[in-house]
Amino acid sequence: MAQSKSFSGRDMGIDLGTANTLVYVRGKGVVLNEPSVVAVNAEDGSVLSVGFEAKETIGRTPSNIVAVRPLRDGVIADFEIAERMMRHFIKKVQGNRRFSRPRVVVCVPSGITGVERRAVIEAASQAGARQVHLVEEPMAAAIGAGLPVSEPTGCMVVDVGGGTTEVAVISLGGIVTARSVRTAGDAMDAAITSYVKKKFSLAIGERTAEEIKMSIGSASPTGSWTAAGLTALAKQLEKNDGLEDTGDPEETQGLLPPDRFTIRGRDQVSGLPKTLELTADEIRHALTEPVDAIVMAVRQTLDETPPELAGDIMDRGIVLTGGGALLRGLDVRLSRELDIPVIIADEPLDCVAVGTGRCVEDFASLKTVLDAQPGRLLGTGRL
Ligand SMILES: Nc1ncnc2c1ncn2[C@@H]1O[C@H](COP(=O)(O)OP(=O)(O)OP(=O)(O)O)[C@@H](O)[C@H]1O
Repeated sequence: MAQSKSFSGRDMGIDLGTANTLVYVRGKGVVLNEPSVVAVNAEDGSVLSVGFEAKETIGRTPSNIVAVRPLRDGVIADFEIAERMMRHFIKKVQGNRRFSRPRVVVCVPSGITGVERRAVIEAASQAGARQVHLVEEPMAAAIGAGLPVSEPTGCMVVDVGGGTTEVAVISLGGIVTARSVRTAGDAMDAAITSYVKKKFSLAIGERTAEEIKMSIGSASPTGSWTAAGLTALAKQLEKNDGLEDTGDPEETQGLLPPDRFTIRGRDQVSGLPKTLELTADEIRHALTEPVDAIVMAVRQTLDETPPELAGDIMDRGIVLTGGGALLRGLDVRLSRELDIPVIIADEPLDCVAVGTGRCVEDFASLKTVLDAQPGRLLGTGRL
């Protein structure tokens, strides 16, 4: 994972995600990748920490400190905090050497409204940008995944992020059909929390739900692990003492995925701490609703795709990007239900940031993909 480094005042691309914010600096690549979380002092509104440091505080803060996620469902939910978070990240990548205000390309979900677009532009300007351009998330994801977006053939990208799943068919540098649904990684975490609460009367935090999803969550019993998925898993299990990470990638790859996960939470009846073991089968069952919603969004977008482009997609396959692409078996499930090959992009978590970065690097040639106005979006909202 890229660490933050200083650079000398240059243009940048920002993947302002619900879960993570990535900053790409022209000529440098992805230089910052941190959780989109801000810890705020509730009494005076001052920002105490941002990113990794703030994420650590989620669920553990004293009452006067609130951990805020300024983006929800892929859009800015708390404008002021989003602006301060962006300002912090821009400053962090600039280090002490500050030059002219940078030109910034910000990636936004394809389903956001005009008001939301203006809010992003305003927040980036307030955060120090000289000029702000927007690129739609599926377009950035497709560029970052290396798809030939400018060619006259159809390609389909499905970006499963934290707040939104973006499905788009792209040809000749434009989005032909697209769908943005507010069901993605966060909805999966919420489905796990609600299952554990209903079935075992156990209250768990959002970080625990995410760990369960990454460790034993799946969309199909026959899904295999990707290298990135295994690395994420090893990290999580190391934290949970379920696996000793030796640091040897081959050893990690040779591991059989676990099918059980032990959690601790608060019993809602007795109010006391309780420990229990969850199985992969029950978590797959718990994830049925969000996974079905994602499959449905892809199916509906395919149904609306012009036949020639649909033919191209049948040949080339669908490309999965975003952190949700690492949910074990999502590729298998989509491929089985739609009868189309599904490929997980290399480094799916970085595709949107890398694609946004390409727009910064090749500003002149990719200018046409920027600042597209919504108009051909098929549907938005929660399915
Ligand atoms: N190994 C994994 N298995 C399942 N889900 C994962 C895995 N790794 C990351 N995720 C999920 O991916 C999501 C984050 O993905 P990503 O960083 O692409 O989203 P984002 O860009 O922040 O969100 P959005 O695009 O909605 O604004 C989180 O919900 C996270 O839990």
